[in-house]
Amino acid sequence: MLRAPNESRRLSRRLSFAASGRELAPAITLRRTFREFWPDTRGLRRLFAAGVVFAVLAALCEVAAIRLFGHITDEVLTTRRLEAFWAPAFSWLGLAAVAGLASFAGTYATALGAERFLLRLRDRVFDHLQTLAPDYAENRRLGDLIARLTDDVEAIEELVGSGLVKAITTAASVVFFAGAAFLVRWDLALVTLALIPAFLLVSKVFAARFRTAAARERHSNGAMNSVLEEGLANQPLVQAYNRQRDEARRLHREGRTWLRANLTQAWLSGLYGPVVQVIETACLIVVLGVGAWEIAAGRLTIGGLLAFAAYLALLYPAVQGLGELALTVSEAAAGSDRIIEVLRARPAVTDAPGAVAAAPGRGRVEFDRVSFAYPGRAARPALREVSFAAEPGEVLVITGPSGAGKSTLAKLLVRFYDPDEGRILLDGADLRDLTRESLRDNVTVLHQETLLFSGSVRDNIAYGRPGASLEEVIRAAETAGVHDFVKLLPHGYDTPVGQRGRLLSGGQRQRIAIARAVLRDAPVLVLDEPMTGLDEETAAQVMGPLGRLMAGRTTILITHDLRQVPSGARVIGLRPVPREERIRLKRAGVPRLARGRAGTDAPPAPDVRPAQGPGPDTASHAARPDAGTHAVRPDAGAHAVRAEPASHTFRPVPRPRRPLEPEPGVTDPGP
Ligand SMILES: Nc1ncnc2c1ncn2[C@@H]1O[C@H](COP(=O)(O)OP(=O)(O)OP(=O)(O)O)[C@@H](O)[C@H]1O
Repeated sequence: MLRAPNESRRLSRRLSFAASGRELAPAITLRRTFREFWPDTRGLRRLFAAGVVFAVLAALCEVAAIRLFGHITDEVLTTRRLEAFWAPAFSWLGLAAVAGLASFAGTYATALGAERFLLRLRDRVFDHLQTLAPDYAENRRLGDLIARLTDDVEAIEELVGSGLVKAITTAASVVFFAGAAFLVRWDLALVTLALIPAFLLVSKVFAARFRTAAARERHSNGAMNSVLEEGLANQPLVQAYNRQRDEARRLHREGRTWLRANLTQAWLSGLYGPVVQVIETACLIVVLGVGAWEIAAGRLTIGGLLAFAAYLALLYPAVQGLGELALTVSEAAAGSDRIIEVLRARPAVTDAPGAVAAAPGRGRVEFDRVSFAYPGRAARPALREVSFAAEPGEVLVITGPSGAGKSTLAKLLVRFYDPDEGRILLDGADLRDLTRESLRDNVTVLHQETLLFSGSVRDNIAYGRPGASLEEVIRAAETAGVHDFVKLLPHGYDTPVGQRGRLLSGGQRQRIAIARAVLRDAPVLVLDEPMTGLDEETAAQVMGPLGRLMAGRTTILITHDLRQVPSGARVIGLRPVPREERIRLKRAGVPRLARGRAGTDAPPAPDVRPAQGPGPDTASHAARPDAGTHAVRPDAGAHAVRAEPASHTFRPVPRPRRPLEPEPGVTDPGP
């Protein structure tokens, strides 16, 4: 309870701020919450029903036990007839045993349903998140997303699952205890029940505030988790830059916001209890006063009065429980708001109704006048009329300045997004006509940042092909030049790689990723800046394995470092559209791309030009003279990228036949 007036004023200010609902998501109705999440209880409803039945049975046993207590008071205690004691006493004991068993069974059945519901809902939200482009999670704070998948999911369960059981059993208890009280003395019961609306009014007043406070608590809990997650994940940066105190302050700041939100909740629930208790005490005093009067007049026995008081003692907490349900509803509404927001996010790309699996092919890739703008960045397209083709077995290098759209090409090729205009073809089939799963089976992307899970070396390599045997993992590791260093690790292939592979060096991580790609054995390979973060020497070590990985596949190598261009590769350059051309574009209007909110920080759209590189002439497919007025040009203009002589050269070798075999004759070409 709060006693200091200053503190009390501060808290009520916070409360009124919270109640104003600023910064908070719009409220969601109870009906909408049930409509969204009730289907998730399918198959569990019997458990919840069992929970209700057993809880009701326990309540009935309590009603009967109180009746026996009244009987013992009137027939044994008042009359002092001991022989009348045993029969009701044993019945009471029997009822207590049945009530105990029923209570246990009800609690267990409800918990079973609740846990399964949680599992199901969390899986559902996570599955949905997996259908969204990776950018969805990357553009949000990870800690907040995790809070949604944990705390918010639990809050929903407390309403739709166990909360519903509690509501029904509490309502049933109210009916039983009130009914029993009526049977004892209906007129006295009427007087006391008249005070029940006071309970409900208090609950209503509190629930509205509690709901806003709960939404604030959810919000700040997510923010605090984010700071924790970021601080721990970036510890090397934090410590190397001596920013520990800043991170601690950041956490403290978020922690204080969370504390305030929690205090508001504590203040509300702390105040709610005493207010209800005062009403309850008033009722009991009325009952005792009227009861004493009635006993004196001979219209009520002592046993009757005690039983009546006992029913009231059980009835009021049940009514209070009903009121508290309103608080549970408030909390769940705040959580379901945030979960529904995730579930309403639509994937940028879905399988077309008639989509077919990609036929096994050689992996020819063609971009045909592809234009694309990220959602909400229509005014600053990332790609404009990009055309090129990568033939099976060839290495096509795509180069260009930072922000030119190189990585975007990779995202389009695995259909994280679809082009706004133009099409992308795999072995002649438009990607939009293929199922995403089969498409992605045909394309392996090696990302700029090596992505590893915290399992063992073996787990990380086998991720490329689930169910791969140890022999297959080792063969892939040998091809990728991983085997030699893995042999020296304390537990060989079972050695944990640490969080995101941090127990390994950058080069080792990259080679494990290469082994994973080797095992996957897809005909199309996209390497997005594969040497990022590696020094010259390590890059040289990775080149041999990369060369073996590229062998016999359609390889699209994205790099801005032309020293990494393999010998015999064809090079095309992406470059931003020159300023005067952009102005002309703007004047001409951008019909299909010009939708959505304008972005402000995206660089101008690039176009594609063939660059003079070590490979064959690219003009015939990489650049099309007829591709419109602005984007694609056959001539290498002032901004065209030229391929510099490679300092490290890849030597693509023939593609290994399945099952994967190490190639004894292949050695790292070195720098
Ligand atoms: N998820 C996204 N949402 C909005 N805009 C994005 C997103 N990802 C990239 N962009 C923008 O699209 C443009 C092209 O980005 P992209 O990552 O393809 O460039 P890049 O050529 O690969 O650059 P770098 O060489 O630096 O990796 C950039 O202006 C970038 O800001």
